[in-house]
Amino acid sequence: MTKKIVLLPGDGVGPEVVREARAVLEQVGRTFGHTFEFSEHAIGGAAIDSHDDPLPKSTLDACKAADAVLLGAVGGPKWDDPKRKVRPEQGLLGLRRGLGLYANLRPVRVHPKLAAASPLKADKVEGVDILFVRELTGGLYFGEPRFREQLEGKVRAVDTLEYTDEEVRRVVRLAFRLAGPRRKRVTSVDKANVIETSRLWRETATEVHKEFPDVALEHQLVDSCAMRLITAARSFDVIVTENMFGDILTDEASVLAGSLGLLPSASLGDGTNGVYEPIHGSAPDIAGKDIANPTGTILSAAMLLRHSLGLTAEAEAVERAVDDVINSGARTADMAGAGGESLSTSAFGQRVLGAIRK
Ligand SMILES: NC(=O)C1=CN([C@@H]2O[C@H](COP(=O)(O)OP(=O)(O)OC[C@H]3O[C@@H](n4cnc5c(N)ncnc54)[C@H](O)[C@@H]3O)[C@@H](O)[C@H]2O)C=CC1
Ligand SMILES: CC(C)CC(=O)C(=O)O
Ligand SMILES: [Mg+2]
Repeated sequence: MTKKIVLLPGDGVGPEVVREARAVLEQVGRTFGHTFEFSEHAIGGAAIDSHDDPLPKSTLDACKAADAVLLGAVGGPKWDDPKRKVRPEQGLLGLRRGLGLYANLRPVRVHPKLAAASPLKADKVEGVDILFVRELTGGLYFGEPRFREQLEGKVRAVDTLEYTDEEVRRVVRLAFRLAGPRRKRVTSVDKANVIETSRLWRETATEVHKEFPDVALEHQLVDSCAMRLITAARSFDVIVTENMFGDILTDEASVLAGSLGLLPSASLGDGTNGVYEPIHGSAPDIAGKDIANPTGTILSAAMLLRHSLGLTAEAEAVERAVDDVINSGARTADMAGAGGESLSTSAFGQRVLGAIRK
């Protein structure tokens, strides 16, 4: 059966890395005998330019009608003026909300051949295998009210941090489920010593834990978690946390893996549809140079095959191909610390494509 995949290349390096992931998916289709129907739509800054809207209705409608969505990244200096009413990032937030994608899965694994790409000592990063489950449609990025005002001669800005117990429950429950077939250990990260929403988060996680007696639960404050990620990352299995903490901790965790460009993600809700995207942004500093690492996006395509299309063998074929290519010594510039042969984005993508086997 034909599967509909919407591509949202977005801004900066987004189109460069999505191009490679699409080529890999096409190769999977040829190798395994599937038909994937691709359609490309505008989001972010590109959509502000073309539609005056970071998430045009036509884009959201296409994503709703698709089996899965593969996204590059949004944002960049062109749209960064703080006085702008509309920003590229609103397109991505609107898409996550619009599709009800409340959980963002961000696996962080250290490839043995890339341990030296990390600025951390090899003994701190070897063997790391963490699954972050980040809440994605609540918290500070969505809370209302948010505004700026003049108050007694000062400028005052307000954001709102808000969670309901139900929002916490569903994402924590997913984290426990995902921990079952892994090492059965969930670390719930919060700032319960200071923040009310975190106290609700901790209480709710403790309550949900009763449904999963064979999985261990520990609570950790976000500040010491940030430190433990550097000093003892192997001690983590599944980490579940709220939207902004998860956003920040996963960029930090990418340093363990060796590069932000390596890490994939899956944004999931209750159905099978999902948005798959690398965890990095639009990387304006390297955009247009054919040097971005497409691995995070290619591995996101593997997650798409597994979670939205139910194609496990195909997902494994992509992951194996990436492994083989890295084992062969192929690198992009950001992985140079691990030695090997430095390739362009497109040359690296071609190597992965060539390594897809049934
Ligand atoms: N999901 C998304 O679309 C996200 C968008 N952004 C947006 O991206 C723009 C730039 O944000 P930054 O803070 O610079 O974060 P960024 O993630 O774009 O870049 C941070 C650093 O990582 C490097 N990097 C990122 N992706 C890479 C790749 N594939 N290969 C090699 N190196 C890579 C960049 O060159 C840069 O040095 C902003 O407009 C921001 O709002 C940021 C994060 C997520
Ligand atoms: C809205 C995005 C720019 C937030 C982000 O950095 C991310 O989801 O990784
Ligand atoms: Mg981020």
